[in-house]
Amino acid sequence: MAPTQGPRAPLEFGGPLGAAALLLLLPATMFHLLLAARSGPARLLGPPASLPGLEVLWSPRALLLWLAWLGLQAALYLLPARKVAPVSALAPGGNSGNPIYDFFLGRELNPRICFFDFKYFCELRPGLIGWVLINLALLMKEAELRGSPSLAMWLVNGFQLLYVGDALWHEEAVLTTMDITHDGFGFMLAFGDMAWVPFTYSLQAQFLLHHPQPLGLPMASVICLINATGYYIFRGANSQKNTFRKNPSDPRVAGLETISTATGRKLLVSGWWGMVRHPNYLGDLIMALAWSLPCGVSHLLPYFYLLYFTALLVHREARDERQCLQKYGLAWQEYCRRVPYRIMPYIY
Ligand SMILES: NC(=O)C1=CN([C@@H]2O[C@H](COP(=O)(O)OP(=O)(O)OC[C@H]3O[C@@H](n4cnc5c(N)ncnc54)[C@H](OP(=O)(O)O)[C@@H]3O)[C@@H](O)[C@H]2O)C=CC1
Ligand SMILES: CC(C)=CCC[C@@H](C)[C@H]1CC=C2C3=C(CC[C@@]21C)[C@@]1(C)CC[C@H](O)C(C)(C)[C@@H]1CC3
Repeated sequence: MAPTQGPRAPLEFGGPLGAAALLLLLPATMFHLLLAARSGPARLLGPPASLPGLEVLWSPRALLLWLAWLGLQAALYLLPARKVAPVSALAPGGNSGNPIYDFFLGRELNPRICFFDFKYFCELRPGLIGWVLINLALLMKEAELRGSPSLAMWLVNGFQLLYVGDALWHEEAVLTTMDITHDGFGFMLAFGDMAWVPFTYSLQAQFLLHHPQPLGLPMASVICLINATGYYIFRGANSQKNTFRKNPSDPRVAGLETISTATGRKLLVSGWWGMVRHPNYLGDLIMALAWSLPCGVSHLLPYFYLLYFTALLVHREARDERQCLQKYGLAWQEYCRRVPYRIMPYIY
C-alpha cells in the first residue's frame, strides 16, 4: 500500500538521532527505576545500588507467565465485545525512509492479522491491566510482610484501579487518540504499552513495598480530594469532547459555544475546552500528583511519574497543536486567540 504521506512528513522526537537515543534511554530508565525502587536510598538521580547478574534477569518462568498473560488477553480480545479501529494504512510520520526513526515511530498505522488489531489490543489490555495486577501483587506482598497493606498502598492501588477501569469502560474513546489515528505501531508504542506502562507506572506501589510511609487519615482525605478533582476534570473534559464529536446536537453539549472550521467540523470554545486548550491533560496531571503524594516527600523517586508525565504531555500538546493548525488553519488560530492557555490557566 502506498504511504499516506511522502518522506517529507515533518520529523518528530528529535529525528533519527532523538529516536536512536530514546531506543536506548527508555529501557535503561525503566531498569534504573525498578532497581532504585528496591534499593535502600531509592535515589532517582543516582546509580542503582547494585546491578543484578544475568541469571536474575533471565527467568523462563517469568517469560512463560508473560506469554500466558498475553495469550489470555488475546483470547479475551477476540470475544465479540469491542469496538473496531480505523482501516489499515501507513503511519503519516513513520515513513521517513530512515530505518531507525521509522522503527521507533512505526511504519504501519494499524498492523493487523484478519481482525486482530495489534496496536488497539496493546494500547489498552495486556499492559494497562498488567499494571493493575502488578499493583495488586505488591499490595498482597505488603500484607504478607507487614500483616496488612498500608493506607498509602491502598490509596495508590485504588486511584490507579479507577484510572485503568475508566480507560476500559470508555474503551472506544481511545480510537480517537493520537496514538491510534496518527502514530504507527513501532518501538515507542509497543515498548510503551507492554513494558513502560506496567513496570514504571507501578513505581509508587513498588516504592511503598520497600519504603513504607506513614499516612494519617486527614492527609489521606486531602489526597483523595486531589485525586477526585483531577478525575472530575479529566473525565468531564474527555466526555464533553467525545459527546460533541459523536453528536453535536446532544443536549449535554448543544448549548456550548463553537467555532466553525473549513473542514465542516467545529471546535468547542466554552465549557471545559474554553478554559484551556487541553483540560483533559490538566486533570490527568492533578491525578498524577495524587498518586505520588501517598509516598511522602522524603524521596524524589515516586514523583518520577509526575515529572515524566509533565514532559510527555507538554511534548504531546505541542504535537497535537501542530496537527490541529495543519487541519483547521485560521479557525485553530482563532481558537488559540480565544483560549490562550494550553494546559494550566494563567500559567501555561
Ligand atoms: N496516562 C498516560 O500515560 C497518558 C494519558 N493520556 C491521556 O489520553 C487522553 C487523550 O489524549 P490525546 O489523544 O493526546 O488528545 P485529546 O483527547 O486531547 O485530543 C486532541 C484532539 O481533540 C480535538 N480537539 C482539540 N481541541 C478541541 C476543541 N476545542 N473542540 C473539539 N475538539 C477539539 C482535536 O481533534 P479532532 O478535531 O480531529 O477531533 C485534537 O487533535 C487525555 O486525557 C490524556 O490526558 C495521553 C497520553 C499518555
Ligand atoms: C516515552 C514513551 C515511553 C512513550 C510511550 C508513551 C505511551 C506509554 C503512552 C502514549 C499514550 C498513552 C495512552 C495511555 C497509556 C500510555 C500511552 C500508551 C492510556 C491508554 C492510559 C489510560 C487513559 O485513560 C487513556 C485511554 C486516555 C490513555 C490513552 C493514551
